[in-house]
Amino acid sequence: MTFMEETLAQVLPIWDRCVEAPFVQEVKKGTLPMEKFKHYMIQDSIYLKYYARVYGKAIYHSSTLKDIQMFYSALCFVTDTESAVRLSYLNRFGLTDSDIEDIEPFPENKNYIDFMMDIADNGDICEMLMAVLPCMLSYNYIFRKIAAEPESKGSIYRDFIEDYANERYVASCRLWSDFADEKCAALSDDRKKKLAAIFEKASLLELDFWNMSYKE
Ligand SMILES: Cc1ncc(CN)c(N)n1
Repeated sequence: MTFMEETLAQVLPIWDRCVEAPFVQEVKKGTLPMEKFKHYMIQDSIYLKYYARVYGKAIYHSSTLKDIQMFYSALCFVTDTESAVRLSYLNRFGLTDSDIEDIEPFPENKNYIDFMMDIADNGDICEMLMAVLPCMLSYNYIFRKIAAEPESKGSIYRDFIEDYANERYVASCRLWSDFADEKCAALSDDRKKKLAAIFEKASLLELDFWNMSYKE
């Protein structure tokens, strides 16, 4: 098994809990009240700004052009591709990214942001990778499962589901897992253990984010 295969196997039970989270289940059925989705989108917009900053830090600390290009491509994805559906929802709610600037993150969101920023400040490239990858890969895992269920076909949130379930996103996730394997393959077992723990912690923070979004 590769490092990423082992690490993914360790977090799948957490990601399955994300699939079962009431917020995700109601998105699937299209029964989630739009007001809850609005709060999620606002909190997610705050989160994604910090998420993008971690990539900025990773670019700064990259020593090869290939690494810079990889992190840059992910940064573009977050700020352009992923932003398209998010911005269309914000627009429907009468909001723009500028309106988000003055809104405070909820505590669970702040925890996740603090965790990422701490690793961006003090960690190396591999640690940064482990902190950001569950965000990308867990959404793919969750929404591939959701998109495959017949109940999701008529969901009013179908565009959102598709954004994370489409083949292009699947291909990017595969590329990113391979990249992480490349970067981490030669590390000692102790280092790998520490990296897997960061990946697991980020996955738990993802679960908290889903539960927060339902609660608020
Ligand atoms: C909190 C969170 N996690 C993951 C994703 C998917 N990139 C997201 N938009 N927001």
